[in-house]
Parts: sequence; structure tokens; C-alpha cells
Amino acid sequence: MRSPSLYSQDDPITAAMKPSPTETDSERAVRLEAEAEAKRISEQIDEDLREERERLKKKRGDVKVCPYPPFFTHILTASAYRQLLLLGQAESGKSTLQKQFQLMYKPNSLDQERSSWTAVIYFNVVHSLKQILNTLEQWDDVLDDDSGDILDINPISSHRSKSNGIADQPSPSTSLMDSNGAVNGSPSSIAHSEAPSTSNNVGQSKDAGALQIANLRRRLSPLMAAESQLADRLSGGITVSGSGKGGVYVRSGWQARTIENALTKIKQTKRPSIANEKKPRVSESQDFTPDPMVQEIGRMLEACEEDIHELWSNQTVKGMIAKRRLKLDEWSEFFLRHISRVASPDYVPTTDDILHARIQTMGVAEHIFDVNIHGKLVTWHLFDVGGARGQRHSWVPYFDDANAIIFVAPVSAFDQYLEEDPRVNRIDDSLQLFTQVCSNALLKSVHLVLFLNKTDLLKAKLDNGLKVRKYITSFGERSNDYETVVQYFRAHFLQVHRRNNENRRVLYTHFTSVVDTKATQRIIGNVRDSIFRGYLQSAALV
Ligand SMILES: Nc1nc2c(ncn2[C@@H]2O[C@H](COP(=O)(O)OP(=O)(O)OP(=O)(O)O)[C@@H](O)[C@H]2O)c(=O)[nH]1
Ligand SMILES: [Mg+2]
Repeated sequence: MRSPSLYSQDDPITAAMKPSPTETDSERAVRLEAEAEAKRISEQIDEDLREERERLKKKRGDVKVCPYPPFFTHILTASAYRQLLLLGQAESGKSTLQKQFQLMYKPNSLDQERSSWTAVIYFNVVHSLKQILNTLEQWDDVLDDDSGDILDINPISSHRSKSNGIADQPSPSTSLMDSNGAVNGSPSSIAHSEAPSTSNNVGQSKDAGALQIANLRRRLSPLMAAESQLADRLSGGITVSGSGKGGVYVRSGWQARTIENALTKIKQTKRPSIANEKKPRVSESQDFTPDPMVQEIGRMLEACEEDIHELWSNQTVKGMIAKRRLKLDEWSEFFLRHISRVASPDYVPTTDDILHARIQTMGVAEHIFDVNIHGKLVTWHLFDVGGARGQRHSWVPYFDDANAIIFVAPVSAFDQYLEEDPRVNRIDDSLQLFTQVCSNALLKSVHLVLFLNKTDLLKAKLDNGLKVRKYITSFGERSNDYETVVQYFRAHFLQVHRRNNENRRVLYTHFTSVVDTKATQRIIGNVRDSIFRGYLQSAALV
């Protein structure tokens, strides 16, 4: 059983990387093997990226012709090549933020890769269904004597005394949102409301419920079998140890490879007609190469749409979510709620779908944008890193040339634990990581921006009655409202910064929900301006 979190300032670097004191020989062997494997893959990626950077340096046309007076030209020329790192733990929202940069500065490129996100979204759906079915199976005997099909009005009562460990798993979850349809807009239309069982028909209704789940399991089994095919397609066949929760890691440029790897090259220059305004527009000129395997899984999804609805609206499933026995990933709910659209035959991911899609970053992915700063084009090289512990050593080679860092910390994660080490609260891990970043000698002059992210999910959790003090004991008796909670977390990050700020640099903080395009793009604009102002200040011009 994990103890509640109390952030400690004691040597967080060692604390973050320390193996368990009770680690057995076999666990140690597994850990060392996993670390060696992660290191090997990471080195290969570093090598690929180094080559790519060399190639880019050679053809660097980043410095644009500038009509400014000579001294100003010098400043803009020197600043014309900027490196921006997105750092933070796994699932914090770095890649989602990168997509917002892409939307803002290179919208066409998102259009070009739109179709490759279909496989990711199918994978997210199939994986979520598997998670539901597996959890149902694990709770089978408990449900027999616990009427799991009756909704619990108190979503945080987790009935741990009966737990077989599932409720303690560190799966990130916004599943609480489900317990209150009014808040999250869960489609009450698909939640068929069965009358609660009376004492006379309890046994019968349980049998019927079990039969219904068994039938669904059978009908959905071909789809479940497709999960590994999708994972293989996305990862290019590379399995990374510690992928956790059955997730998939992808390398830089996976979008192009996914399409390239498709077995046939059917060029389709015209997309199906798009009647609905909300449907995405795929560039007419774009070559679209459907992957037959992904198409086949699309057909399976279409055929199983009713079954997926039935499972998602099943009272036992809803009850388990409400009781937090089933902790679905936050993106699961988004796609299951939109299953009719996702399972439709002419499905093309919307921008919102792409922002909610989940795929783990392996190593470091570089993205290049031309950013307009006061009429000048400055080329930004944005590095989106993998945030899982096994990936973090690959960040260091990028520290030397970094000009700015956006550190992304998910404040909704106060009730979640690291996939890599279920004893570590995610907020603790973020604080430890932020300490490392603030105190790193290579980064002491880097412009530092902090995104306290996933504020939408934090709000939903607090609205659903989740108590911060249950997970963060130092929170004490403070009020459990959104403003108090975010300011409390912010104060902790500011304290870390203050304690590690020999250079007296400014820390810019923003409360964000990076799936919110309008708000995030406004913040990106602020960040861009603050980076530029910081540069001019350091050049003593203002
Ligand atoms: N609701 C909500 N979801 C978010 C937010 N930020 C990220 N997400 C979702 O969280 C999941 C993880 O986000 P990613 O951007 O993939 O996380 P990451 O930091 O790149 O993770 P790694 O690549 O593993 O290091 C995705 O499904 C996102 O859609 C947010 O502010 N609100
Ligand atoms: Mg990522």
C-alpha cells in the first residue's frame, strides 16, 4: 500500500532514480535489462537524430534577409536559430503541446499526417475496450457478492478492503467524470437505465448480466486480437520495456513511416464528401494512402459499434468506474463517448481527436517551425522528449544548445502514481524533475516556462468530490476548491525554483489545458514574446 505523498527536498535526483530497497535479485535483473534495452534504443535514436541535425545544419537557411538597421540585424540573426525543449513526465501533455505549435505555425503539416492518426485512435479505442474487459474479468467473483451494477453515489469510495489490487493500480484516470453525467456530458442516451434488482430477482439479473458480458467479450474478441497488430504498425515492431499499460512508443517521424509501411499504395486524391462542418478537411492535393490493415480494423470497429455502445453503457461498467475499481485512461472516455463517429466508415480524425490521441514518445522528436516575431521569421527547433523514466537520459545531449524550456506538469495527477514506480505520486515526480531542471548547470541561462497543465481534468476531479488531502497529506485542511488547489501546487513549484535560482532568472508560469486550442495558442503567443524579450534583455538592448 502506498503512503500518501509528502514531497521531500532530500536529494530528489537520487530519490527519483533509486530502485526499491526491497528489490529482489530477479527484479533487479529485470530492471537492469530494461534499462539497458531503453539505453540501447535511445542511443540508436540519438544517433539518427544527430545525423538529421548535421544534415539540417548543413542546409540551414534559418537566417532570413532582414530589413532592420545593422545592429538590430545582428541581434535577429543571432537569435534566428532557437532551440526550445518540452520537458516533463510521461503523459504530462508535451506532445499535445507540440501539436498546438504545429497547428499554429505549420497547420498544413497536421493535415498531411491526419490520416496516420487513425491507427493511433483505433489503438486507443481497442486498448480501452481491452482494459474494461480485463478489469471485469479480474473483478468477476467480487461482483458476484457486491452488486457492482448499482451505481455508487459517492465516487471516491473505493471499497479497498475487497480490493484485489486493481483500485491501487496507478492507471491515470478521469473516470470519475463518468460518475456525473451532468459535468462531463456523458451520453445519458446510451446509458440504459435498468431497474435496480429486487431481492427476488437479484440472482437472475446477475446471471443475465454475466451472460451479457460474456457475449460481448466473445463478439469483441477479434477486435481485441487486433491490438497487437496496431501496436506493431505504430511502433515499427520495436517493443520498449516498461511500455506500461500496454502503451506504444513511437519514434520521431512515425507518421510518415506508418503511411510508408502500408502494404498498398492506393492514391486517393479525393476524400469522401464532407457534409458536416465539424468534420476535418483533408487537403485536396494530399496523397492519401490507406493502410489495408488499419482499414480492416476500421471495418471491425464499424461492425462492433453496437457492442461497444453496449459495453460502455453497461451498468456494471459504469458502477465500477464510479467506484474507481476501473480506472480508464483519460483519453479512453473521450473516444468511447465519440464511438459512433470513430467507428463510421469514412472516419477521418478531427483536430480535436488528434489532440486527445495518446501515443508515447520515444527518445527525442525534433520539429521545426518558422515563427514570426514582430515581422521577422525566426526558425525554432522544438524538441519533444519522451517523459517516462527510462527515456529521460536521452534529454541531456539537448541541454547544451537549449535556449528555452517549457516544463509541463500535470496538476490533475495528484491521485495518480508513476507507471514506472507505483510508489511515486505523479506530483512528487514532477517536482523532483523540476528540481533537476532548475538546478542543472547546463540549463542555468535557459529561459524557463512552467505549464501547470490538465487544469480541465483537475477541475473535473475536484467537482466530483476527489479530496487532495487524501493523496497529498501536506495539503491538510485547506479548502478543496480549484483555486486553492492550483495555487497550492504552483507555490510548490515556485519554491523549487526559488531554491535553485542562483542566476535570478524569471520563471513564467501558466495554468493550461493544452487540448484547448484557443487558450493554448494565446499562451504560446505569450511564451514566444517572453522568449524574445528575454533575449533582447540579455543582449542589453532593453
Ligand atoms: N483533458 C486533457 N487532456 C490532456 C491535456 N494535456 C494532455 N492531455 C492528454 O493526455 C494524454 C497524454 O498527453 P501527451 O501529450 O501524449 O503526453 P506526453 O507528455 O507527450 O507523454 P510522453 O510522450 O509519454 O512523455 C493525451 O491523450 C492528451 O490528449 C489537457 O490539458 N487536458
Ligand atoms: Mg509525448
